[in-house]
Amino acid sequence: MKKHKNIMIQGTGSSVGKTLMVAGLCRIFAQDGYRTTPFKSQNMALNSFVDIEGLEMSRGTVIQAEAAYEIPRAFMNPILLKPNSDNNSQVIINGKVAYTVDAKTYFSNSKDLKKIALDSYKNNIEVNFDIAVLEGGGSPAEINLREYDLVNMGMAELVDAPVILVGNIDIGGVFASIYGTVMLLDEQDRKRIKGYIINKFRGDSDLLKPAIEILDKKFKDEGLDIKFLGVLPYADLRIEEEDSLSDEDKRVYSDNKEYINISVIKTKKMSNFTDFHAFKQYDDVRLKYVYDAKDLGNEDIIIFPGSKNTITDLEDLKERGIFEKVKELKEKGKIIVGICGGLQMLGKKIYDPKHLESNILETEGFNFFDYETTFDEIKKTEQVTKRLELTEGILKDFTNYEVKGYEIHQGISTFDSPVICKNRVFATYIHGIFDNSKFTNDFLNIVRREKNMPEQKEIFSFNEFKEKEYDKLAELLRKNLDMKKIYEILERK
Ligand SMILES: NC(=O)CC[C@H](N)C(=O)O
Repeated sequence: MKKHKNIMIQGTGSSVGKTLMVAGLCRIFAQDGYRTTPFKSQNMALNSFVDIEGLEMSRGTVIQAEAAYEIPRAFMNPILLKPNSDNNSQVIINGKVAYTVDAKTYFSNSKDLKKIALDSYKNNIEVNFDIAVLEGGGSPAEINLREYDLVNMGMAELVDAPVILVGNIDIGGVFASIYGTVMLLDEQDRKRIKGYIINKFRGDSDLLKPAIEILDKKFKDEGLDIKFLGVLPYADLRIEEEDSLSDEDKRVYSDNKEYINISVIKTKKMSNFTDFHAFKQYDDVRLKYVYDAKDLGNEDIIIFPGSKNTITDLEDLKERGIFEKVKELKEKGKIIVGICGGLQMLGKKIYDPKHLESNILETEGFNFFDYETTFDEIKKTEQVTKRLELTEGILKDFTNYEVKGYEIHQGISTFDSPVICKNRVFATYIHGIFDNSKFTNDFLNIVRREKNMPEQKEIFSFNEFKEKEYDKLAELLRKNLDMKKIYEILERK
């Protein structure tokens, strides 16, 4: 295969497993010797990453790039929408903040946006990669929006990609949603669909055979060549899911002393909760997202995550009683951590003189540290490698540790160190800090010692852990999907 080829994964809706399907196919094609890249023209998510050039991109695309053994680059996701209030989103184009708009205005720009997506594809993807695996968004059957679409059939059309449709059987209605999606499309789009996959199945897939036969016949009767490509079982892979907390929810607390319990405070504009994915590799850690003050208190560690709107999220925490409750818990010696927006909350005050996040001018923080934060127009987006200098608090022995990660923020705080720590509270602007295995393992060891749990000597490599999970995903796909047919679709046979 010499010429550039592409294939697109679309879903019958959100959360059908498109992101992982793309990641798995990326790994398979890469394993088979093709230089492969993911591509998602437009994504809406508050979990973002910063690439080697300091450009912002979606985390979903990052895991797919990693699965393809490629360095994640913003050109793989040229448009990123980050909702910052109920109606508006910050629009990131080619990795940089372009403007903030409401949905209507956004759609009215669709011509320019299509050009941006296509240029990124032509200039970076087509010329450098053997295969591109494209990801759609939501459902292609949003027929009211077809003319503006640049992520599903609109994109497939621009780069002439064959499409595989994925349906989620776990939520029910999978055959209706596959058939309905296909039939609601206009003829030209419908013809792009070359196959379908049933995802998240629990049980004996032989039971589905009669339905698959009926669907086959129906497609044939319509003159369509849409092949059944396989049923994927529900899999418990520990790969980060960009928009979903569902996998976290399964690992609930245990009062049992053998576990370290972590509460992540869930806010409305929580961002970068992928920061906590790294905890999944520790079998003795249980992590949950907490919304109600009453659910706080029996954990070992409380974490405040990033936020796309720190001030309104903080105001909301005050209204929900979480603010007071956490202050109490701090007095009782609870370990408290703040990341980025969370860091800003733990300081004394936050100012937004230019109203970049909301119309609230200033607000009081937790006052656990005496720094203050002011929002400015310049958004810092960069990968960082920092050596820690700490003189006090639970992390005082962590001086000289090297940590890698990335920063994405508009707020500037009045202190200057990569991690700040006092007593049992620490905060940092560095996203991905827990991906630093030595840092994380030694931090968890502090808690293990306090709880008389066995310390873990072994330092896992988070990269090795992720690699294994990507391999498992590829194996699962190879086992359950008709890869021969998928290659034929790719080759346009
Ligand atoms: N990633 C974040 O948590 C960002 C925090 C805050 N909204 C800022 O821009 O400074």
